[in-house]
Amino acid sequence: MAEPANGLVEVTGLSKRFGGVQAVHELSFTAVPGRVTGFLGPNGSGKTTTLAMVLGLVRPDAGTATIGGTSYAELDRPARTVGASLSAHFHPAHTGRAHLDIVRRGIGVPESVVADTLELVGMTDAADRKTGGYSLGMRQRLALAAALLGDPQVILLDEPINGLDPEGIRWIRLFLQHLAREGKTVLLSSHLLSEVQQTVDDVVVIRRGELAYAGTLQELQDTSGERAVLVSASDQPGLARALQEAGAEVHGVRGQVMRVAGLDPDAVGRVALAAAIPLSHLSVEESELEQSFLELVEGGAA
Ligand SMILES: Nc1ncnc2c1ncn2[C@@H]1O[C@H](COP(=O)(O)OP(=O)(O)OP(=O)(O)O)[C@@H](O)[C@H]1O
Repeated sequence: MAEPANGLVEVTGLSKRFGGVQAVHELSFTAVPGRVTGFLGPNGSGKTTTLAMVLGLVRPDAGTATIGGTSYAELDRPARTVGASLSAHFHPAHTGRAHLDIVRRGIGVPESVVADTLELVGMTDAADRKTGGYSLGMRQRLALAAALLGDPQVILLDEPINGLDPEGIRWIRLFLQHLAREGKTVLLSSHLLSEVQQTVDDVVVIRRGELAYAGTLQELQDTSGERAVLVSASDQPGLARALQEAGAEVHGVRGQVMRVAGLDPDAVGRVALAAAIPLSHLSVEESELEQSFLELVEGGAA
């Protein structure tokens, strides 16, 4: 038994076959402390199987998965080191509080931690209702609470954002980023890059159980080509002229939103300010990044 040296999650050459299905094949990647890592791939690409191997729930055919250099099975106090949620399903007749109480007994943390953790995930008011009546967002929060009970250094979450409403997505994004800023390792899976794009620092993409990409989100964005700026203004023709004079290519002047290529969002804002034209919308087009993600998972270049 060992204490992990740190919260580094390291997957090396991991493979798993179920009958005729090669679920994971020679997969290697890391998730580092202090960052949120998105583990991305389409349905059936091997994400859950990989997380289950990191947690010692599925035995790999080959390769290793370690936390701070130690395999899960050899961790001294596993639930204090790694908190995980592989599904947001609970006994429907148990209340949220009862569910957390069972988990906390299993991992040996004091009773008071349950109320604190319910508060942390915003579930105090719903804690004494049966989980069978919970919305998906409430179930996701309860699953997160269960993962956090042991105050672990590493948090592994399978599809924690799936099905959340915009408010829930914003909440979990800020929450997970806060955990990372505290120095924790956060690894979350998703089948949609767009779903986690604003949450993650690093990205690991798998395709049919194999690594398709590992790097920072920024690097993936940089290789995805230039992203156009989308902008609306009270005087679109006037703004379009000013942007063109600043060297930009402008499309859709008569539409609701103009698409501006060749300038970054800061520069577009400065041009509008200099031209004294108020903006009603300014955003960065995201389709290029989603497109390169789709190419990665559909078999494009790694
Ligand atoms: N216990 C099992 N027995 C047989 N096949 C399995 C088992 N677990 C997973 N598989 C298969 O392995 C492949 C990878 O599944 P896995 O659940 O790991 O993918 P995933 O990326 O998590 O997908 P999803 O997002 O749909 O959950 C799939 O083809 C799946 O059917």
